[in-house]
Amino acid sequence: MEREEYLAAIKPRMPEKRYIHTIGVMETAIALAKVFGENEKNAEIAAILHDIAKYADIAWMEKIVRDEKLDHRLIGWGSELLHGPVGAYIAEHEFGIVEEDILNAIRFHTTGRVGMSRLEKILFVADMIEPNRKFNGVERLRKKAQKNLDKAVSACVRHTLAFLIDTKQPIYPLSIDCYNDLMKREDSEG
Ligand SMILES: Nc1ncnc2c1ncn2[C@@H]1O[C@H](COP(=O)(O)OP(=O)(O)O)[C@@H](O)[C@H]1O
Repeated sequence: MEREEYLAAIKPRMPEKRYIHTIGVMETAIALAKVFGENEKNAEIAAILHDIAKYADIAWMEKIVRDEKLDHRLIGWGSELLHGPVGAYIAEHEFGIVEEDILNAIRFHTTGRVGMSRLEKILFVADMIEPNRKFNGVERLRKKAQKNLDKAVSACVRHTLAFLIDTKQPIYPLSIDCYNDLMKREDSEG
């Protein structure tokens, strides 16, 4: 499928604001793919589809988690945490995406995980720094992303965890595992 077909397919499934965010993620992911030598088409597809499940019915998404034997801990977390894994399911079953790397990028774009691929890192960072995002510190993350993808991932994970703690929200453990792994690596690199 071409870019315009993907965009036409996702547009009716989300509010205008989310669609504009998606375009921003797509442009940012392609730009990062150019900088870091990743496949641009894969970055484009992963970005366009990353929020495809954001507004899907929660009960339906939880059924997918049970039927597909996805991480059972996802049950009860709501769309924020379900839409990545279920988005990957939709990308595979409805859009016929077979590249595991694209599916994983969609699957883990909210939480990150231990051992992310370059494409996963690109989508994870692009989702946080796309031009429509406005929060304290986003400019610093944008600058980092131009220089060092791993450092940008680390800064994004730390930003999200700090935000969740500050706002007294529970933390789904995949991000903690991701954080621990990143910090151990940074420590051993000095
Ligand atoms: N490990 C986690 N536990 C709980 N909430 C999380 C976790 N990681 C991210 N979130 C929250 O999930 C929400 C959705 O994140 P994300 O998918 O990146 O955004 P968007 O869907 O807007 O692209 C954000 O509010 C973020 O803070």
